[in-house]
Amino acid sequence: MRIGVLCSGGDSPGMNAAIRGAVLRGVDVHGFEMVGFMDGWRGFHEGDRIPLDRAAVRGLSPLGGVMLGTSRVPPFARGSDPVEGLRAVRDRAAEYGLDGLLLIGGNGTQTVTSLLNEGGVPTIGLPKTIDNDLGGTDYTFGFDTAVSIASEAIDRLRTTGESHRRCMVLEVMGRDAGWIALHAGMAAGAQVSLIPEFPESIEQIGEWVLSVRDRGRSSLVVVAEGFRLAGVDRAVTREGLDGFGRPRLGGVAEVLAPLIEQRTGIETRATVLGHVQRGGSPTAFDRVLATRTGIAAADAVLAGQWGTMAGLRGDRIEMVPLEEAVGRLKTVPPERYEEARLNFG
Ligand SMILES: Nc1ncnc2c1ncn2[C@@H]1O[C@H](COP(=O)(O)OP(=O)(O)OP(=O)(O)O)[C@@H](O)[C@H]1O
Ligand SMILES: O=P(O)(O)OC[C@H]1O[C@](O)(CO)[C@@H](O)[C@@H]1O
Ligand SMILES: [Mg+2]
Repeated sequence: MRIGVLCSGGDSPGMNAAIRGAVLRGVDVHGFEMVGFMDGWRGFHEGDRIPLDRAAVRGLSPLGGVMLGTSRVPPFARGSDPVEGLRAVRDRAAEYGLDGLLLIGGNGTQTVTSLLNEGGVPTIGLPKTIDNDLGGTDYTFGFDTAVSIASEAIDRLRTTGESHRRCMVLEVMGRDAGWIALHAGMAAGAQVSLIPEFPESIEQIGEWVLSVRDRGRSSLVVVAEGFRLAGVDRAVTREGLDGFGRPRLGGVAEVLAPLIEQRTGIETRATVLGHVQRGGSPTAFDRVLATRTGIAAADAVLAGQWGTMAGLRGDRIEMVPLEEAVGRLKTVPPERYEEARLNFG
């Protein structure tokens, strides 16, 4: 069997380990021939590909980033008729002699995985995203690493904040789902964690910050980039669009900091963590999850379980139908926010 591998969306620590897991199982155990496409759909469209064998994946597990590269280049030409777009991918896959494709990506990518499978290109999904917003899996690899980096950033901001009696605001990623802010905030004891799912008013945020000051402490506010103040209908954006044509988020911490300062009279500083939380070596948890995901995907190819995604369910990797994974964004449920909110202020 000849299997293609392609990454799409933002990179996520653990992608290399996933490729290694799939190749070690797929090539060495099941006897597949595997080929990797460079920079996501760009490599597929342009025929830029490399053989994936044991030598190609040597030593990959601890490495951040992804050796194949990733991008938000679309699978179908922009504005193309969907049926035409699908046919073009099917024809290309046949030209490359592929029996199937492994697609490593988040919710956007897995939507494509599902569209392709329904359109006659056999596919299997490997879920990755630091955002952890994909259904059909308990956690996506990359999330644990991002949370660890964000928690460390909170710990560091706390010491300088306490020294100057300042309120520190840390902005983390999370476009539609606040998982990183929620987990990092809980891990590092932030006094306020603001997430896209649950808008809060500036009056309420000010009250929390003042009550922390009244206890003789300095506040650490963690905010997800997609958070909106109550009554505001759009997230704060930067100039320009991402590769998928969506507004680039970012800057909410810089908007909040002067508002908090004005409201409380407490000197406030903003920090935007940005792509630091996607870079560098994956945590041991992410390496293990990613490796097991890759192994499960290779086994699923052998078993002909096309149209599925290798999801984590408890401590098992199970092949879940793609529709289950992409039907709905996995956002923070009210009970998880309530749990965190108990500690605010
Ligand atoms: N409904 C869709 N139809 C066609 N192409 C899509 C669709 N959704 C996503 N894509 C393509 O898949 C790419 C990856 O999706 P997206 O940018 O949302 O990242 P992702 O896979 O969700 O990963 P992450 O959120 O971690 O960056 C997009 O840039 C786009 O080219
Ligand atoms: O790499 P880019 O295009 O700046 O993307 C940033 C986005 O990617 C993610 O890291 C993953 O989807 C989001 O949290 C963030 O909004
Ligand atoms: Mg996504």
